[in-house]
Amino acid sequence: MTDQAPSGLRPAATGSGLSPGYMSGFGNGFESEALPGALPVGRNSPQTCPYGLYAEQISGSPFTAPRTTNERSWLYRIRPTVMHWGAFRKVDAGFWRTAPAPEVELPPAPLRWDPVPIPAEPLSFVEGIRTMTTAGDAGAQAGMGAHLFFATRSMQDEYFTNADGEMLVVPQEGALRFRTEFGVIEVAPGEIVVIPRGVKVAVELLGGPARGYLCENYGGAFTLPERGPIGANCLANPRDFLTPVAAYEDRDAPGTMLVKWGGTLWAAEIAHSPLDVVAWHGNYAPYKYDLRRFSPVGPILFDHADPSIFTVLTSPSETPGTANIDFVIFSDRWLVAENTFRPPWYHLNVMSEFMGLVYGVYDAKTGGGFRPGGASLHNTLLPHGPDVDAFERASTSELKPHKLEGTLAFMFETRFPQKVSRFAAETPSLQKEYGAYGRKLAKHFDPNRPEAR
Ligand SMILES: O=C(O)Cc1cc(O)ccc1O
Ligand SMILES: [Fe+2]
Repeated sequence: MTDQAPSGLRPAATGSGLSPGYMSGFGNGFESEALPGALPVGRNSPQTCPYGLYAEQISGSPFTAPRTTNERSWLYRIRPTVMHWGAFRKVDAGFWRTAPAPEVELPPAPLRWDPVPIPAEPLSFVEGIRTMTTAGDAGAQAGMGAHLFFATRSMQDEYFTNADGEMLVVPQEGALRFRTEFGVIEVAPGEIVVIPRGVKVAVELLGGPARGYLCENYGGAFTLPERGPIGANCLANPRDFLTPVAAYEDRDAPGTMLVKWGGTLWAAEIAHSPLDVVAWHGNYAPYKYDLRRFSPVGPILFDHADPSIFTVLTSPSETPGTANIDFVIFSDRWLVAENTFRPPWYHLNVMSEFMGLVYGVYDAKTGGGFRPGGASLHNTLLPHGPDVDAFERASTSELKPHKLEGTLAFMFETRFPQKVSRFAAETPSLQKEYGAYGRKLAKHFDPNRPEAR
């Protein structure tokens, strides 16, 4: 095996903390080569490629998509993907479900789960997927799956690609290395990694077992939201997105190629690593992002703004302003609004909200039930808001500037109603009492006291 350290077109290390293994920017036309001269100059398809490589294009959008959404990359690889494509047999997808998957019917109540413990059994990243909800229809390229993942072993001579969706991975415990066709990405809790659909990966543990969340995006690729009047800066800044430099494996060894396609999982025996891309260029590539680089913008005088101000990435639908998915975070920030109920208001949302907590306390749920590694679902138009503890605190506390610190919650918000999986409905982690939290709120109304309480 001659695993090559990344070399070639390395960006200069800068004061931004950019590691030499990554290139900075969002949706750039990147180029990177792990051997000098491996990238053909000025053309994509020379008659023969340097070093005897094969040229291959991967298209993330129709060829004819407008420039702003056109995504493709050119890969110069030891073997084209057709050589890594064997005789596939269907394999058990475990607890991984794909929309449409109407497995159970539940009353229209909010749902919440304690953290599901990391299983003791050996589980690869693929084997350890536990679908919580599905929404839309993967075949129609609309909607999403919200999953938990557990990894207790590294993938060894096993490779995976997902044709059904782009994968946004939110680690909550344990660090992971994603060896991808485009290069190597390492992530730890507080960071995310996005793997475009059709990109091959092998996922390794970088220490102990790992747990986290996975948003499988069946629709339009995640992109940065418009900033509108916010202007050219803040929220997620493009320079903080990191795409790996080219790194290849020239490894002849028996292995397994796993493909998720059409909601089912397929395996083929192969004889070499498919992570054999020596050079590539294009704008369709995996990336990571440190969520602590997000610069939140919010109300600096009064009121609580809609959570869309905290959108890190959005998967657009064909309807303007109606996201297939918004990936929204609730991270460290100052609360300064005067005469304001500062936590989220009570609300009903036509978009459905799947939430998770990486660390800390979420300000709408201070009563203790929303724990790191746990999850909640506030489905289409289901009423929800602060628990009684959060309401009472926020209604009575002195409104000094207050910093929320050491906290990272997130939301996968989709225009589609979410169907709960059988796993999510039957796990002992489901909190049986959560549906009634609203009934613990007190009635404060007094027709004889017009002043605010
Ligand atoms: O329901 C939630 O906790 C998420 C959320 C947060 C917020 O600040 C405003 C609306 C909203 O849905
Ligand atoms: Fe909400």
